[in-house]
Amino acid sequence: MASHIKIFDTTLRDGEQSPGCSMNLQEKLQVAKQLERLKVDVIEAGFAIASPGDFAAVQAVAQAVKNCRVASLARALPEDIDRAYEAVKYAEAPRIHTFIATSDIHMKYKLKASKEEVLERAVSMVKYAKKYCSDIEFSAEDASRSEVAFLYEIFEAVIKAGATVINIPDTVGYTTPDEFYNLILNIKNNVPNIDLAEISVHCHNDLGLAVANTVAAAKAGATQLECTINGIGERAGNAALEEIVMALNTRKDVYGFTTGIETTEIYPASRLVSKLTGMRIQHNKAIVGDNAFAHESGIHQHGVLAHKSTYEIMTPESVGLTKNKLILGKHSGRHAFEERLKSLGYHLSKEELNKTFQEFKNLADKKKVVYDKDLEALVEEKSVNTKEIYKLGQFVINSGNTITSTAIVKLWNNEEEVEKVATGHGPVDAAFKAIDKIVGNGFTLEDYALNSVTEGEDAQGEAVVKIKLDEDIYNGRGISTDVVEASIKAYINAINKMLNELAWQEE
Ligand SMILES: CC(=O)SCCNC(=O)CCNC(=O)[C@H](O)C(C)(C)COP(=O)(O)OP(=O)(O)OC[C@H]1O[C@@H](n2cnc3c(N)ncnc32)[C@H](O)[C@@H]1OP(=O)(O)O
Ligand SMILES: CC(C)C(=O)C(=O)O
Ligand SMILES: [Mg+2]
Repeated sequence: MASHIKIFDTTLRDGEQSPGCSMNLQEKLQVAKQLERLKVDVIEAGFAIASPGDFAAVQAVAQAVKNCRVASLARALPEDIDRAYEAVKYAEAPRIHTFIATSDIHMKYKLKASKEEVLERAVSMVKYAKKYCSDIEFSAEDASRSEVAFLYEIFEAVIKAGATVINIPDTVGYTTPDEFYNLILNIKNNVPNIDLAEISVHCHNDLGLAVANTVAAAKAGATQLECTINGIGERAGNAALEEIVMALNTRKDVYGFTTGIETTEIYPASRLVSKLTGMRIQHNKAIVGDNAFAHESGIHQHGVLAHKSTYEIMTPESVGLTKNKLILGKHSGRHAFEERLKSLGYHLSKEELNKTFQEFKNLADKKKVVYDKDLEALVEEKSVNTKEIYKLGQFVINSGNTITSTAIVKLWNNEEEVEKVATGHGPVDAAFKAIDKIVGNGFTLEDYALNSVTEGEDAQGEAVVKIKLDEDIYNGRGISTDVVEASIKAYINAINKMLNELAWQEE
């Protein structure tokens, strides 16, 4: 009989540690609800002590999610554990995830602590956490570069102290599949009380081996696999959930494992995380890249036409990629619109649906056919609950290759209309400078990217803007058939998110 593997998703914690991938509370809730639809076993919702915003997000996810375990990360410190429990205690199934580094390098240079001190802290903090919560995960950070005998000792001790899950991270993405397989097998065979805990692994992708190492560990006996949507995470990222799950699914003959994942929710989850973090998916990315199921060359096309199995090892439908059956355009109604959104993984409230339907009609007036990607862009732009403190009124731009660009931008701020003029290097720069004059600055533009959402002369442009205030990054998105308008909308969207967050912090 196939044995069961649990999927622990850390998109909202380790994924969010990717530079520029911060999400606000509403965005994290959206991701958490999608992870619930995906049926992951555990959602690591954040690192509660990291900031008031992280704390609030972990708490909100714990309250909103009903069918998954919800974890918060905590260092091996009482104040971290207090904060973690305070945030996850509302969950149906709360977990405290505490960690401490066990490698000589980390103990010597980072923690400045001896092995004995680290062992003592690990045990006492697991006992401390156990007073709050029955489900305690303990991670030996940098395990793959730790002395193996020390790992046996610390895992035995924390299990004795009450840890229910022991996690073996390859924190710096250093290990290889054979080596990691042996490490997991050795831990299984040399930690006397190992049967009292679940074995988990957590791999990073610095050498591009995160997924290979993770599935090797599963083969050796790990039953919880930690991963993120699209593989986002610290540095080169974490093991990608979609790749692990589809590898186990497609090669059941080799691995013999099942997961509880609803694979048809993979594609919507991937799009959602990409949109909310502004982290684009490379076209040839396995499972969820634009080309993952595309066949370009004649011999392949011929083969696929004869029988899909010639060049497809899994179906696009199995990961939630559906072919358009109904063409959406300006004559379409609410039913077809809602149906298509559901098939893309968007479950909107009535109010959100009505608002988005109006936007869809406006767009359909400008475009002959509204494609799925247009819809995704539209929903992502509209559905995140950011109060529109500033709204675009009008803009006029005078630009050319022999003149300095000048922009006149009018924004609505509540009932008041404010207009400013600025010059800049090109129309977008001029418009952003005019907006800066209205809003006041203090923040800087960190990144700006423009992509075409669909093809053709009526394609929509999607602008993604990242602005930075102190250490915080805010992503904004805007779409329009006019790229300058898309850029202005994205800039205003990022500013609104920043102002929403500041207002929330003041409350
Ligand atoms: C491998 C990983 O992914 S670990 C998770 C990494 N994620 C993050 O760090 C994101 C969130 N982090 C933060 O917001 C901040 O780092 C905080 C709030 C946790 C701590 O901030 P600060 O108190 O300013 O400390 P700072 O980050 O500069 O340094 C880390 C401190 O924690 C200590 N520390 C690191 N790991 C652990 C641990 N597992 N258990 C106990 N202490 C630890 C370090 O030794 C250092 O201690 P020191 O201040 O006594 O020298
Ligand atoms: C906190 C731990 C699990 C981690 O993220 C790592 O070691 O990579
Ligand atoms: Mg990690």
